Amino acid sequence: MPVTLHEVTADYPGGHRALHGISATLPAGAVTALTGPNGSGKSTLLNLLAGTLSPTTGTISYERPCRPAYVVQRSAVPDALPLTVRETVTMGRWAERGHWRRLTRADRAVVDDCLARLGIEDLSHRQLGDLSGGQRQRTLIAQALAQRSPLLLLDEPTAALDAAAQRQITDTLTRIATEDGTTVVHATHHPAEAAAADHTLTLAAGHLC
Ligand SMILES: Nc1ncnc2c1ncn2[C@@H]1O[C@H](COP(=O)(O)OP(=O)(O)OP(=O)(O)O)[C@@H](O)[C@H]1O
Repeated sequence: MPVTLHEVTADYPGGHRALHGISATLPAGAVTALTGPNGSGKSTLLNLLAGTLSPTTGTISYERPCRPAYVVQRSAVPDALPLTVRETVTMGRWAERGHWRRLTRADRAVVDDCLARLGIEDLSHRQLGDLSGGQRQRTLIAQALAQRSPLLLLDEPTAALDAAAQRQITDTLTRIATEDGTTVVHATHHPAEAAAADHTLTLAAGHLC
């Protein structure tokens, strides 16, 4: 599902303008990398796409109504959440099911599939807080994948990971885009990850370069 931004600006309370007149198309079935220095507006753009922030002016058009899946920056998720890997991934089904409803066999099959695709089936009974950074990040991506959203957003999914874990996640994002037709958008500071993406949008001080 392609997403189109037209002349989008975004402001924070106090009048700070974080994005200026952004126009771009994020293609379906492809990975788009958002790059740029600290404070250039990458997270702000992801928040706009996720719908947690509204543009001040301009429009964001989705081909059809959708609830994006969003893997927020690692620092925003407490390390010691008392959840197993499987419970964490299962929470991805709540978006569709509502957490007051029993999960169906189909929901459990989606969770199994997401655990397998991220290679974390063997970790399913481990506590989130006991995992390595790379294992934890794969769990959070599996949770997002379990939402079965056509739009997957990730804010620096490989921050603080070693080169092997980075590569594993980069490869996984490519597979999600090509195999599922998902529109994948991720912010990154790693040149290798940006190079592996199908498209790159580079921001500087809130402007598209
Ligand atoms: N909640 C907020 N209130 C006010 N200003 C904010 C808020 N969040 C971000 N900003 C400002 O908006 C600008 C863009 O920030 P943003 O977090 O989008 O950048 P970024 O490119 O994601 O940075 P980083 O690489 O450090 O994560 C910065 O000048 C930042 O200070």
